[in-house]
Amino acid sequence: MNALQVNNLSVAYEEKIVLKDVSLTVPVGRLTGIIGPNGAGKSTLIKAILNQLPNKKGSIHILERALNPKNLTVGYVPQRNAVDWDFPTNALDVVLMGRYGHIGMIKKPSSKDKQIAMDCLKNVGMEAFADKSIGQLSGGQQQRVFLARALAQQADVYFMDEPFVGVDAATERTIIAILKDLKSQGKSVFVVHHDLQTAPEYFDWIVLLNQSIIASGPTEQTFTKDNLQDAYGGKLFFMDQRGD
Ligand SMILES: Nc1ncnc2c1ncn2[C@@H]1O[C@H](COP(=O)(O)OP(=O)(O)OP(=O)(O)O)[C@@H](O)[C@H]1O
Repeated sequence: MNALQVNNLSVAYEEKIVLKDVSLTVPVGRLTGIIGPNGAGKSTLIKAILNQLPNKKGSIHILERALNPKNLTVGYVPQRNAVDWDFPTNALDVVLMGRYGHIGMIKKPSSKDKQIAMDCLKNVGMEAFADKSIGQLSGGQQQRVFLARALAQQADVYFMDEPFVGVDAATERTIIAILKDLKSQGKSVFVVHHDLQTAPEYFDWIVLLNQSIIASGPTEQTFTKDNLQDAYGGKLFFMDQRGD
C-alpha cells in the first residue's frame, strides 16, 4: 500500500508558481526526508498535502484515500515559527489537542485520553513539564511537546516540518529515536530536513525537491551527488569538501 501518492500537483501563491507538476509515490512504513534548498517548496508541499492551501491543481491520496480531514488522522508537527507560543495553555493541554480527532472538539477528554497524553509527554522526556505554560518552555522543549501532541494523535501517517531546527543534539537524538520507533511500528513519517550530512543516516526514502521533483525513492538510489547537484546547483559545498 502507498502512504502517499501525489499526482501532477502544482501550487501558486498569487502569480508565483512554487510547485510545478509534482508527482511522487511513497510506500507505507518509510521514514522519508523531504530535502531541497531554501524556497524549494518543501513546506508548501506539506501544506498542500494537508489540504491547507486552496489554490492547487492535481490530486493527493494518503493511504490510498483522497484527503478528507473527516476520515483520516494525520499527525502534523508544524514549523516552529508557525506556532503562536504566547497562547495561554500548558504543555499537557497542548498534547491533549492531539486527542481531538478521537474525542471530538466538544467532548471532554477522558481519563484514558489524559493518560495517553501523559505517556506521550513521558516518551519525549517532558512529563515533569506537564503543568508548565507553553510560552515558558525553551525552543527544544516546545518542539518536544509538539512532537508529543503528534504522537497522541496515534496516526498512521505523520508530517513534520523541520523538527530539528533550534534543538540541541540530545533533543535531536530523542526525536530521531522516536521517528525510527514510529517506523518500526509500520507508520509512515515525512520530515522536512535541512542537514545533508545526517539525511542518509536518518531516512530510508528521500524526496529531493526544487519546485519540481528532482528524485524520489530509496535513499541509496536517490541521495547521489548528481541528484544533489541538480537540486542545489552551486549551493552544494559539503560533498566536495568530503572529496566525494
Ligand atoms: N503564504 C505565502 N505567500 C506568498 N509566497 C509564499 C508563501 N509561502 C511561501 N511562499 C514562497 O513560496 C516559496 C516556497 O516556500 P516554502 O516555504 O514552501 O519553501 P521551503 O522549501 O520550505 O523553504 P525553506 O527551506 O526556506 O523553509 C518561497 O519562494 C516563498 O517565499
